[in-house]
Amino acid sequence: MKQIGHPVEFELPDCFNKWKDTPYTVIRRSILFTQTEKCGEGIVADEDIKHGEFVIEYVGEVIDDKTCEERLWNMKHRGETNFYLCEINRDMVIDATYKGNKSRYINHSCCPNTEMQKWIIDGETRIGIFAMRDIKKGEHLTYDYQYECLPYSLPPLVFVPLTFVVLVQSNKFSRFVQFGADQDCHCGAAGCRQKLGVKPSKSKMSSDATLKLVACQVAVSSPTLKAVLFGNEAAIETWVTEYCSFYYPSDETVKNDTEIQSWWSEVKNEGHGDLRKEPWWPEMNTLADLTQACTIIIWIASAFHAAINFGQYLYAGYLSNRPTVSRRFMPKPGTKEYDELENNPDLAFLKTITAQFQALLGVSLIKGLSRHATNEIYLGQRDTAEWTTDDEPLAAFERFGKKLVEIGSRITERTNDSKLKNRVGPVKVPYTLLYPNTSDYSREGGLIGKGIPNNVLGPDTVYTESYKSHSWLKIFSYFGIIKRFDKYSKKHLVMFEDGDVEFLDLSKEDWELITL
Ligand SMILES: C[S@@+](CC[C@H](N)C(=O)[O-])C[C@H]1O[C@@H](n2cnc3c(N)ncnc32)[C@H](O)[C@@H]1O
Ligand SMILES: [Fe+2]
Repeated sequence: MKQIGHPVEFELPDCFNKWKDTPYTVIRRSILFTQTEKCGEGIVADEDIKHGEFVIEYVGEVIDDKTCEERLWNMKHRGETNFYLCEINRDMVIDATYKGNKSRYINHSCCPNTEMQKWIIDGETRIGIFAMRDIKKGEHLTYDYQYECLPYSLPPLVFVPLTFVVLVQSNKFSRFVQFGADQDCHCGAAGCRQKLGVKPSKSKMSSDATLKLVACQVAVSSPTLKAVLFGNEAAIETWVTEYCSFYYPSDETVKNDTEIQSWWSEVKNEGHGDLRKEPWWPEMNTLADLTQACTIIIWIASAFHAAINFGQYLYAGYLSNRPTVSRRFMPKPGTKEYDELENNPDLAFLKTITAQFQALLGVSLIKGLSRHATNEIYLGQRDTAEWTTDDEPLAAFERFGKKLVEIGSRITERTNDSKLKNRVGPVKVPYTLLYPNTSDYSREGGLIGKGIPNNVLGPDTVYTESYKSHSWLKIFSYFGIIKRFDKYSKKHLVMFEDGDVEFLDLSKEDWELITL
């Protein structure tokens, strides 16, 4: 008879029964049990596994939160120290204590070589374990028990044995639960967080993995975005590639460019100092590295920002549609809130309505954030015609502008297409957020709800009263450089020679502009 803690392999919970004979058991990688020094039993790879490959599915009984809590208490009373419960969303836990497969023996590491990915397959949530890097035969397999994984929207090849319908799910988490977050971690990784229950401080996804994920998710629902990002119409990527290859004709020129190298080192070591030792950082050794990094940065600072920022007021500015304090749970019997609901339901209801001041604050904030600057420079535009005199980049930039105008026309066409019911149906919400607005030089600004500005800050914050950022100033007897202008406080951020940084109201200071 099997003992508790040594479940029957491949005994699948009911919801997975129909997958029992599917090829996923065949395609999974070969893995073996092993005894570890400090973490009990563990799993090692029995063959080389490539980055991104599916290793095994995390299976077990699917139980709800209440059962999970009861089981945890029982295990605590029995003095168990090994826990096998993976919470996949608010009321769904996969418990591999009594039924499961080898995946239950995979230990935690703060610097893991596999990760859990959440998939919605034919309406069922399932957890796959995938290699995060190349793994050699004999290596211990580990994943981060506290990793909050984003659900995946597009299937990686190895995990698509059947006609899967994969849906995008909201940003829910999945993580390991166990009793006492203070169990010591013996993973031995350089950046070990010391306790099994401690969450990583930041998302562990690289910016390019995040980008791809977000891009894939949005592209599924937005053919327009797909047009901007992928295929021969990857406008930003094409422009960046043409521009960079003019100034950096070979990989060597990128590798030997001290400015690029020190910029990349700053991005990695200072900008993301906490993640600088992560294995996924791209090197900056080739032209392809450079164009990839620049494409991602430009995409995030321009189109991605536009798509999520400028529609906030239009979509969420009317607080009755998005009341800020209404998100309260139904009170549980026996609580003060429940008594109130029973005795004075009107008052309980009124308490969910956003107060005047809070509503005003919310609307003002959203309105401020959603405004386009009056001197906004859109993607594909330049503030001055003299930005370069080099013919090839000028021609490439023109092609980029034309492509953006074409994309704009397609967005308008789709908005007017009566066959597309979400655009012209009863609600009539034309999609304009990714309309690049490249041909618009009216400098209209305000809550126009369309247009992809060149950068996140906008020219209002970068320039002021013709003093460009990076102008040198002499303030009293100190020298400083303008870093930027904050349009709300009307103050300039000035960095002094000794590295001190201060927001100053220049109308109140004694200063002179230094021309270099
Ligand atoms: C899913 S099980 C992993 C298999 C387990 N080692 C076994 O022998 O059954 C999770 C349990 O393994 C132990 N464990 C896993 N990773 C560990 C780590 N990095 N440090 C200490 N204990 C760990 C903890 O007791 C945890 O509750
Ligand atoms: Fe650790």
